[in-house]
Amino acid sequence: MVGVIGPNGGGKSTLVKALLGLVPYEAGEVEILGRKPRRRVRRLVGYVPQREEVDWNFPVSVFDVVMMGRVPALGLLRQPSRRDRELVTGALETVGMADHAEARIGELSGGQQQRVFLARALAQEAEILLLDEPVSGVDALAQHEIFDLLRRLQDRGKTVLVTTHDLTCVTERFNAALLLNRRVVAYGPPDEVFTPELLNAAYGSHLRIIDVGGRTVAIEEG
Ligand SMILES: Nc1ncnc2c1ncn2[C@@H]1O[C@H](COP(=O)(O)OP(=O)(O)OP(=O)(O)O)[C@@H](O)[C@H]1O
Repeated sequence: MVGVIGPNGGGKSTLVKALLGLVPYEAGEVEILGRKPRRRVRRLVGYVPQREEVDWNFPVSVFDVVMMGRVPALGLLRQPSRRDRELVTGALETVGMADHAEARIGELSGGQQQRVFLARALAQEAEILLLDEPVSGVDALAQHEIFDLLRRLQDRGKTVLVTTHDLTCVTERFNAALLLNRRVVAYGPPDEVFTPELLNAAYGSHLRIIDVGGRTVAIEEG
């Protein structure tokens, strides 16, 4: 579980989109599980976009949203098979949304919507899950549920990469932190990345760093 952190405009979303092949890159290379990101390999990467990138008024059911995860394997025209339906149902059960399969996506709470998009990635049989600010605008309880779910998925062998502004959460729950400001400032265990020097290098004056009982706490400002 990797938390991608850094100031506004630091390139967190851009990194995720470059990994997905949604934006071009001028330098560097993307490898997924050690391979060039051709279509077959990209299928192993599931994406949960930022909430504001989704049209929540689109009249589509939860089941149909999750079925979209099968499109890369199915193509647009082929009818879903029994296995596709089973994968969708299984993914909805994993994220605790099976009872809402027939609901419209727009009717759900923010946390539930995030879990449905996570189910879409699971139905795709993705091994790597990329989530762009999954807990922004989601209440505290739902945030816990999402992070607990991500932890369970990690225990099942998934790689989870999450962009977030919640630095405390990264120190408490993630194996690694990727500190980004246009370039990688630091990458490693959160304890090693969350030093005043490295955080200052990435955030400059936008971050107030305080020491609470020997622990570094960072508060993002503006
Ligand atoms: N390494 C980079 N090369 C070129 N453009 C970049 C790079 N990093 C960021 N940008 C540009 O900066 C802008 C903001 O980047 P992005 O939205 O990815 O930042 P972010 O860290 O996700 O910010 P926020 O926390 O506000 O969501 C984008 O227009 C993007 O094109």
